Amino acid sequence: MSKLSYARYGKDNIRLYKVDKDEKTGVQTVVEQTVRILLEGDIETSYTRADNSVVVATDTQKQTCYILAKQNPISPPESFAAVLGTHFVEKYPHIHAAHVKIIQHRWTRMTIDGKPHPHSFLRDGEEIRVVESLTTEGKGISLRSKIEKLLVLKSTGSAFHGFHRDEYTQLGETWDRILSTEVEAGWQWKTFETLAEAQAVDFDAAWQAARDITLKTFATDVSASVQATMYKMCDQILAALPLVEAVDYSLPNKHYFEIDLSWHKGIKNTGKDATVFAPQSDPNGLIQCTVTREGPSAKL
Ligand SMILES: O=c1[nH]c(=O)c2[nH]c(=O)[nH]c2[nH]1
Repeated sequence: MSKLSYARYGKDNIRLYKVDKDEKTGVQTVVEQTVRILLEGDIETSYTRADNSVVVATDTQKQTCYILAKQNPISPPESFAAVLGTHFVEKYPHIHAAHVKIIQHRWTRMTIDGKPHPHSFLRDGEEIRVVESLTTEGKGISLRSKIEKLLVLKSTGSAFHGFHRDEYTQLGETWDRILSTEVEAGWQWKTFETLAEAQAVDFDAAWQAARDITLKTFATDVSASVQATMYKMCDQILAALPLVEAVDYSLPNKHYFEIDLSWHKGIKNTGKDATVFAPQSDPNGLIQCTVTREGPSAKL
């Protein structure tokens, strides 16, 4: 005897582009996303008995995504994820939960001759804005917003000393090092009971605040370690966003090694004389944390 213990299905990699045209000013605004929809519910028989009557085809899910994108704003992505999830759970009585993931790609307006261009954009980096949502029948909407692939580096203002030492330790202490990471930061919102409640939130302002705090703290903190700097980021984001219950970071420590060049005519390239470094692709440190609030969680 066997038992189906996990079943979700849906459409992944739905690529979506929407343009908003302001007829008065001629200014156009574009959004590009990659959407994943996964549904859960009374769908076991489609696996165990080839019963397709319970299957909302993944093609239907894709078509729905396009239609809802036409009928609703798709930005902020948190709001569109909530629209999509709510649709599937409300439309189909046997679908009880919808997982929606949206990746929003960067299209940043070009500045031409010092002025924002009305309809031209550039991909200024691989950074993405991500939303992971779960809409559950009778249990509301869970949203997690993320920044991913935001590559940063500071050439000084970072130290690492005082760490545990034993017979396995080779690393020297440093009071001045290069610090570089690819930021993956997430913030979990309180559960929204209704779509309207979720849509009342200014998710764009929250994303901007989280990003600004990340960059400002990275740049200005005299870093004792990745751990200490990321905790400061989490703490400030929780303070800035009252509806957020938890903030998490996952930061690779992308190492830059000093190169000893003394073998060549005694060139000084270590310690305070180090200017040429060898960037390392692997292995890398990986430092993670989640920070939550003490006391009761935020209420709308
Ligand atoms: O900020 C750091 N945290 C660590 O835990 C660590 N470990 C290491 O080798 N270098 C660093 N740097």
